[in-house]
Amino acid sequence: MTQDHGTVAALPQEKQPQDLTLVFCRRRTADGPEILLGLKKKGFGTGKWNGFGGKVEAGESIEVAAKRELLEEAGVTATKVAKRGHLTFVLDSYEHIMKVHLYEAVEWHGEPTESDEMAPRWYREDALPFELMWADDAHWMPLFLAGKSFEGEFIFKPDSVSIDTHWLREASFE
Ligand SMILES: Nc1[nH]c(=O)nc2c1ncn2[C@H]1C[C@H](O)[C@@H](COP(=O)(O)OP(=O)(O)OP(=O)(O)O)O1
Repeated sequence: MTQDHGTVAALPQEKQPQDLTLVFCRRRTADGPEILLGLKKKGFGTGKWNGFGGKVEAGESIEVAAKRELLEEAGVTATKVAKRGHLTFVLDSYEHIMKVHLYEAVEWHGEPTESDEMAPRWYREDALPFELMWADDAHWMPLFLAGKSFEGEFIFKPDSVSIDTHWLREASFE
């Protein structure tokens, strides 16, 4: 079910979401475009394939946090990133609310390297393992891969796995 209104925006200050980042690197190959995913080895979302990211630290800009997490988790240095979206995830009946800022690494260097948090692997963009990713990814990743920018909100069921309600729309971050 899709609903187009901002539930989280109406929450009191103490319930406002925590900022997190998520960065994706892409490359062109003879077999077509590929995107870098990492298998989360510990913490929130263990066992899922995802981009690289984490919590924004106090006093840190979101963009700096995005680059830092990519380097810490995948050994990749992004010299230029582009904001492509922000998504709010609501879990545990509003006890756990995250605002995840999504970036594409536009210029980057370094060989992706396994860290204690993530095991990186390139995936063909037409063969992503959605069954092993967060359920919301199948909704917004087609927009991301098409070069679009977007915002949305996903409210998870009590199982923290399947989506109860969501909205998603294209947006501009120029
Ligand atoms: N529903 C969801 N869909 C998605 O695609 N990414 C999500 C998501 N919910 C969270 N994420 C991302 C945001 C962030 O990059 C990551 C979780 O952040 P962290 O790696 O900081 O979590 P941890 O519990 O491992 O925290 P640390 O103890 O700080 O390492 O998962």
